[in-house]
Amino acid sequence: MTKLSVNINKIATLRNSRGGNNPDVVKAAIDAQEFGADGVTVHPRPDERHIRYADVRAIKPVITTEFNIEGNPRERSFVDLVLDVRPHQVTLVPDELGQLTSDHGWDTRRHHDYLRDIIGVFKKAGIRVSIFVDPAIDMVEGAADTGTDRIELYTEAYARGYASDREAAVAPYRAAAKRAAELGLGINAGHDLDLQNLAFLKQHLPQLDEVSIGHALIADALYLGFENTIQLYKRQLA
Ligand SMILES: CC(=O)[C@@H](O)[C@H](O)COP(=O)(O)O
Ligand SMILES: NCC(=O)COP(=O)(O)O
Repeated sequence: MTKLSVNINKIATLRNSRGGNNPDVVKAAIDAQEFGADGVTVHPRPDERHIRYADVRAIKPVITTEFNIEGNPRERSFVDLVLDVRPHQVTLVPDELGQLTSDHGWDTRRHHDYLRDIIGVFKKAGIRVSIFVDPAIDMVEGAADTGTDRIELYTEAYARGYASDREAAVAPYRAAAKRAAELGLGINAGHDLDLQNLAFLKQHLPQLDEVSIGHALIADALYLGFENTIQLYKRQLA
């Protein structure tokens, strides 16, 4: 079964746009789980453009499924937050300050020693580690050498190519997932997944443990309702 972790970054974006606490991200986390999400994902960035560090601490006590915190461990404050909150999973993403959004995976060869060491810190704390990688065999093999529990395949290229040639778009992901499974890595996927492209990815990646979806899901929920939308996304994974 492939789990759906709902990323609620963009609910925090709406809240922050006016100040105050509407919409309430803690309520959103509670409701997402009640509506069928298998997990909640947040990505607290150093500029706190959406999810704030305080939100992460407030959400942890209401988690009844799985909590996944994404971020760049080069930020010491991020490492301290994760070790203090102790989510089920931390997903390490190599985002630089000022990026509009996540747009690349780790170079697992070039940063092998750094990743191996920081992954060891989180694993020693009993936190499952996933690292964000592009669908490249060499990067997947490099990830296995770091001791990570899982990889998260960065699916923006798949989403971009899906409409014009979905077979070509999914091919690198199918190969990367096959190699990851051979190496004993868990397989997550995320970024720009939506109601149009999710089922085809799942069909071609039978090993997929979890998808984390935020932007498109929250946008869909504006028209279709939060509960209905979560159910629609879950149906794509059945
Ligand atoms: C790592 C990834 O691809 C996304 O989870 C990321 O969290 C999106 O960040 P924004 O919501 O800030 O675009
Ligand atoms: N790791 C991907 C994620 O959490 C959400 O990405 P997106 O659906 O907002 O593009």
